[in-house]
Amino acid sequence: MLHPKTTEITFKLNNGVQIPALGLGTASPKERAQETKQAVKAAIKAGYRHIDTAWFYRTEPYIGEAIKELIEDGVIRREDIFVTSKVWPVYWDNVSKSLDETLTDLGLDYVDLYLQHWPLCFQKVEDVKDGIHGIKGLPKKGEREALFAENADWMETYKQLEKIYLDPNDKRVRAIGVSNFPIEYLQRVLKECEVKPTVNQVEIHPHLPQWELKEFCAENNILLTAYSPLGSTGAPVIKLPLVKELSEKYHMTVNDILISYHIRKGTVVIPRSLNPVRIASCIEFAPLTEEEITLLDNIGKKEPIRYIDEFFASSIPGFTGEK
Ligand SMILES: NC(=O)C1=CN([C@@H]2O[C@H](COP(=O)(O)OP(=O)(O)OC[C@H]3O[C@@H](n4cnc5c(N)ncnc54)[C@H](OP(=O)(O)O)[C@@H]3O)[C@@H](O)[C@H]2O)C=CC1
Ligand SMILES: O=C1O[C@H](CO)[C@@H](O)[C@@H]1O
Repeated sequence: MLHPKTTEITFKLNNGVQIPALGLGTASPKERAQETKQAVKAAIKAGYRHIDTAWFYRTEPYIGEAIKELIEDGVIRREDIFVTSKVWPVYWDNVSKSLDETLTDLGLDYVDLYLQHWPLCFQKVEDVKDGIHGIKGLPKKGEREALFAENADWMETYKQLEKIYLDPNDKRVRAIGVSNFPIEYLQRVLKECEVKPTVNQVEIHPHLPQWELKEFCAENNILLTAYSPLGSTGAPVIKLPLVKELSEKYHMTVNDILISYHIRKGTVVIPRSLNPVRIASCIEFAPLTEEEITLLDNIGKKEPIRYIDEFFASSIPGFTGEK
């Protein structure tokens, strides 16, 4: 049986907008940020139609250059691609400004999906030397203590996203959502807000299957996006013996197996790579069986591993802040 490439599969958000199931992650290491341009060009030429970025990654200007050249060269039109970006907790109370900075860097009039990056509020600390747009991305006291804004509520950020989305004269976002939200926080959003998030972007892979969150989101028509699907830098998840076994069975790369694992479950997935050969060689869809998916899920049900467990996130249920 013939299967589409993973780059060709789309899902529908709860507001009707279509989202490509496979996106390219762009949280490139700071010293390699400029290489993101060639990665985006390679991805789009290989058929990817979704790019995941964020104000915090410092990659938006390079993504913008890539998109501009691809449009100029007639490879794509703006409306052919789906761009996701995120507002970082330093802009918890000024989402509009953050969005404008993102759009300027990307050279775009709108993003397709705009997410609240974390349910946290950081202080704004000026930094002319190393800051993003003159602000420290991670304001800290010492090495591992984040500077949180006083008397601040992360809900304010979502309310501002909602206001932008609902304003009929504001065309800067086609859909809004959240990231790193546990069930308790989603319940609060559903209770206090008018617009349901379309997406919750969280870490998911066989070491961290997040099945309770998946169930809750499915019940509430919120799509999950799997970040760090390979376990982030070093790609530790590809080393699982079962993933290797499945790649041999299906004659596909280990990356294809891990990407297909999410898409089979109805989850968007956004692996990162700066390697153009790898980007182009990981777009096959493996029709994993229910049993194979359960076996992969069971790995993390027994022994969960969270690879992105930021020190600043310890107040969020499910995070320890130990990494
Ligand atoms: N909302 C949030 O809070 C977060 C969102 N994200 C998003 O998710 C994206 C993906 O997650 P991320 O943490 O970046 O990492 P991934 O889990 O996608 O892993 C990326 C790393 O794996 C390497 N890699 C890929 N395939 C192989 C292979 N076959 N062998 C060896 N190494 C391999 C890549 O190297 P190479 O470049 O050489 O291919 C890269 O260093 C991010 O880029 C970002 O867009 C990520 C974290 C948090
Ligand atoms: O998106 C993100 O990327 C970094 C880690 O790679 C994380 O802090 C943030 O949520």
